[in-house]
Amino acid sequence: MKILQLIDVKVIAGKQRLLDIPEFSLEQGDLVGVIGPNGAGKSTLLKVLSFLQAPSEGHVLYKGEEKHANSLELELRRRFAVALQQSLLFDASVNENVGLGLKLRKENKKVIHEKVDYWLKKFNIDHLAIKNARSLSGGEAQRVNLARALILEPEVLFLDEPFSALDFPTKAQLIQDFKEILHDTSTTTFFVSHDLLEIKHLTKSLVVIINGNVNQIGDTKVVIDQPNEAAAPFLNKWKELYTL
Ligand SMILES: Nc1ncnc2c1ncn2[C@@H]1O[C@H](COP(=O)(O)OP(=O)(O)OP(=O)(O)O)[C@@H](O)[C@H]1O
Repeated sequence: MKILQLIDVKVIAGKQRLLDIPEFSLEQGDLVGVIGPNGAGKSTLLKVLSFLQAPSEGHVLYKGEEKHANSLELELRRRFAVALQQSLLFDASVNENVGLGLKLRKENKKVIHEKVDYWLKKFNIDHLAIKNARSLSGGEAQRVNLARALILEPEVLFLDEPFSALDFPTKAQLIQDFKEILHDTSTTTFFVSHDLLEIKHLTKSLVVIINGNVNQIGDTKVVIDQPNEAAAPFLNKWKELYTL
């Protein structure tokens, strides 16, 4: 089932066309990676698809019905969670940070407590529960950030470079843990990344964006192994790097 769909979407800023997408769909259960050079339009696509930004032209559909970023019902907005590169944790304990979304939804205290406990364990950060979130390392903070998004049991999880600030061993461990979590929860995920290694480990399908256009789309392994002419220079650079 199509959860989200873009039809004839364009994002234009001044004379620049940042995004031009005739059709794009996110199906239930998809684990989609989005890769492309700097400034290609990856984050813009994420913002339009998650209703954080209205397109200049075109239609954004939720389960076949057109919806608008500027007048989206709160109930619908709450079905989407977004985690960005900067974890933006607030000055309170890890417990409070992870439970905040549920508190705002007026969830019962006991339920919040149980769910926070569950997600801290899932992300292996239960030992940090009472620590101030602002005093965490980058890797710890990103685990809190992801737990904070997943505790809301979103219908779609949007991730914009959530691992890019982490050192390699921290990143590798978190990707492994996160992969298991996504597998267990079957959360529909839209994942913007610069890193082919992350994409390879975490996604089932891959979208290559170049100059605001969807240049290639398909099974992740197939796109990486057989990039088309326009995607090849970009993807092959990564492949060279990984075979060093
Ligand atoms: N509000 C805006 N006004 C004008 N230009 C913008 C605006 N937001 C983004 N851009 C431009 O749109 C283009 C696409 O930006 P976007 O952030 O979507 O790219 P990206 O693929 O995510 O890039 P990166 O990999 O560097 O994060 C860039 O050229 C950027 O400078």
